[in-house]
Amino acid sequence: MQDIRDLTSVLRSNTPIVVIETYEEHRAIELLKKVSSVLYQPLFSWSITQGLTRVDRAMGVQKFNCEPADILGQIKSTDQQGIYVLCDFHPFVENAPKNVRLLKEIALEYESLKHTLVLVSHAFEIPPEIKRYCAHFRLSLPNGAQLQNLIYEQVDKVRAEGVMLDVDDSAVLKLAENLKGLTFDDARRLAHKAIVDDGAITHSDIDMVNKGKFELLDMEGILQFEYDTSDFSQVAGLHNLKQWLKHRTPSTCTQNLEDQPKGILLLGVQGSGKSLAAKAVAGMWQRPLLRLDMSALYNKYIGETEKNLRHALELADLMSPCVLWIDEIEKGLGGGSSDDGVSTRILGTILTWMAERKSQVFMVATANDISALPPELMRKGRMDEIFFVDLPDDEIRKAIFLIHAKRRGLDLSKFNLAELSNASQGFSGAEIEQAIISAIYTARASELTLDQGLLIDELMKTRPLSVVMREKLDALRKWASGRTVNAHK
Ligand SMILES: Nc1ncnc2c1ncn2[C@@H]1O[C@H](COP(=O)(O)OP(=O)(O)OP(=O)(O)O)[C@@H](O)[C@H]1O
Repeated sequence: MQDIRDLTSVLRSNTPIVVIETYEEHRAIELLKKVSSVLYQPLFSWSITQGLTRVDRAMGVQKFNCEPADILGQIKSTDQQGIYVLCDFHPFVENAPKNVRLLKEIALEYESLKHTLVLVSHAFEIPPEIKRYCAHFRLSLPNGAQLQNLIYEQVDKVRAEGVMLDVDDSAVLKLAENLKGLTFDDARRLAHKAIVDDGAITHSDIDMVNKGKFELLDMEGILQFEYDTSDFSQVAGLHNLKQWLKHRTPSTCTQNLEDQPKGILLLGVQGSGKSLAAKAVAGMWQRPLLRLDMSALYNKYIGETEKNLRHALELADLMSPCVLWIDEIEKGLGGGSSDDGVSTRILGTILTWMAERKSQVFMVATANDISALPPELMRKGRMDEIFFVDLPDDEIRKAIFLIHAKRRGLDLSKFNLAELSNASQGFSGAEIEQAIISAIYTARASELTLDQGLLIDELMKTRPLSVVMREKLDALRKWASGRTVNAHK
């Protein structure tokens, strides 16, 4: 109903050209039929294959010439007032000055002709010559209640075919929530798939629906859907961070969007587990994890960095509730004077989005290098908290050994953990993991059983980053002290 009212008022406002960007052409035409009857205007539709036909009532097909320039010429010269829908006309305005000129002439003569052109395409780049005569109209997306109805309609449909279905109503509610942001058609398709895949609607469908939704929405491939979230039981240390997140678990949180946790920055040396922690946040809160790689953002389409970022943030909003992990955020923001101000504008876009967003997107930004981070990002109130992930202490190193040995089927109960921990002082989690992997290979190659000695040998051979980059680490620690919260304790 709202769409009919809104589109009617756009057409009543004497706009010569209306652009509707949608994949739901059928829905757009149905909507226009209703609007044309409210306005007592005939409705015509054109496509390159069908030519021009009258669609508001059964008049028999009136075929005219299919060619784009001819059809515009005919619309311009006819005194048959009406709404003319041009489906998929977008390719015919690219490098086509004659068509653009004809569109402009129809628009310029609107007062006498009273023809409204409606351009319906999945995407339409409006040529600058006609921009000021155009209005954009967006078809509304289904709301939560409509999505629930749509899922139950699919359930009824499948049941009508004689199929027995298990339907968990709480899963339907969650599914409807996760389908938000999709069109009716896409939501219907995904709901149907969720039902027929396993003959039931349960909470196990949510993951598939999230992935499907992401694939439908992510046309540019700038964000990545991380299939591999983690569990905090696989993360040693980071006790403070875990506690902080636990207290803010969404279901126990206040429903007020303003008070929702917005985001954290994890600062620390390479391999200290920042990425692992970002994955574990998504696992802990059972939310989809989207990863924005700052360097890919710059490289993907040169010169389109800001547009890409805006697209990525819009997509994250549509995927809400979700966790948005901005990996190596400093890579996109530390450009200095050589990047024509792109990094400043990128920072502005991120800060504006952070301040204005209404969606439940929790941002986890990770960074190794504070010298490249702009002070505006670190200012109090921007992030909910800035955590410093230092190298693991004695106890945490022991826990890291246990986690990574267990993951590879190794039993360390007969090993001297204290000695292993001692020999790995100054190691990051990643370096400990790497030493375990290398020791396993060495043992296999020499047909030996992995023992304490082999593991110690491997640790001795490693020159950890804390040694190689001592000054950098000292500077990072000095900076972090007093400004950040220790993620471990
Ligand atoms: N605290 C930890 N507990 C368990 N494993 C860890 C821990 N820290 C690091 N690791 C192991 O090291 C691997 C690499 O760590 P991760 O990629 O999370 O570090 P990072 O801080 O994000 O590094 P970078 O800045 O280089 O991306 C992890 O996948 C994990 O296997």
